[in-house]
Amino acid sequence: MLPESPQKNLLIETSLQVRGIKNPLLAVNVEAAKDGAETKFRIRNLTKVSDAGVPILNGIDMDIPKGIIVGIIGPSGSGKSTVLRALNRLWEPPSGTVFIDGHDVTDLDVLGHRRKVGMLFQLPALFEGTVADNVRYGPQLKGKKLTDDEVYKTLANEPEVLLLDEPTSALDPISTQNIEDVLVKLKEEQGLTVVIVSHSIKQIQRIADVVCLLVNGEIVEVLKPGELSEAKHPMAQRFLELGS
Ligand SMILES: Nc1ncnc2c1ncn2[C@@H]1O[C@H](COP(=O)(O)OP(=O)(O)OP(=O)(O)O)[C@@H](O)[C@H]1O
Repeated sequence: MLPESPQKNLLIETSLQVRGIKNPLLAVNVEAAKDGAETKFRIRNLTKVSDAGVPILNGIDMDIPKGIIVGIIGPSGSGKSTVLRALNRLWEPPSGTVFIDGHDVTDLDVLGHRRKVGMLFQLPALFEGTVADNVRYGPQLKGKKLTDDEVYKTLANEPEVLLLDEPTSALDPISTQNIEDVLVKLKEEQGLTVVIVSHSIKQIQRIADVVCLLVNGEIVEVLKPGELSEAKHPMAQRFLELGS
């Protein structure tokens, strides 16, 4: 953790929206991994309605600075995965809502974008062992043995952003710790930007620089991991009280 310093603070802004009432922007200072880090993702009024007309995302506004780990937590069905999927266009967001490095993601080549913004899902199919062991597993099935350098490159050099959807929920504590260590190291050494959805509040507290609480398709709180007990939204409070 870096010492408090105005130069190292970055502004994350999100709008609080309560049932159609747009509240003033909530500004949260985030200790960033680097001085002067730029915004990696800008999300503006990201909205999704299901085919049946049910609201899924209700106007998400968020700036994600480069080189930090953002944790997204919230109840089941609150829209966490949908936000992640919008970031690498597994769900195509409306144009003008998601920007990477200042570019509307929908204007970019989708495959190039996904190389830059990697997505890792829950890793239940993986086995105990190091992250490197797990990265080697897929290519090994196809008869390709990755060297240590190639493994590191796969993990460290290719994506600029890693999106993680419950990556460790089926893993033992040692594998979980390995993954958390790698994420923090990649952030610190490579400036990797990470957005992680997790049901484990403790995990988020261990690795995230900032935590977004999503309830009913709305970001209701943006807090530092050490300040989660200060959440004011009733559903967020309940979720945090009951969570582990
Ligand atoms: N393509 C779709 N069509 C209809 N409904 C959808 C679609 N995608 C997601 N939903 C619904 O949107 C809501 C949000 O889903 P999402 O998977 O993003 O939530 P989540 O917060 O990640 O949930 P969980 O913690 O259970 O994984 C859910 O009610 C889900 O059923």
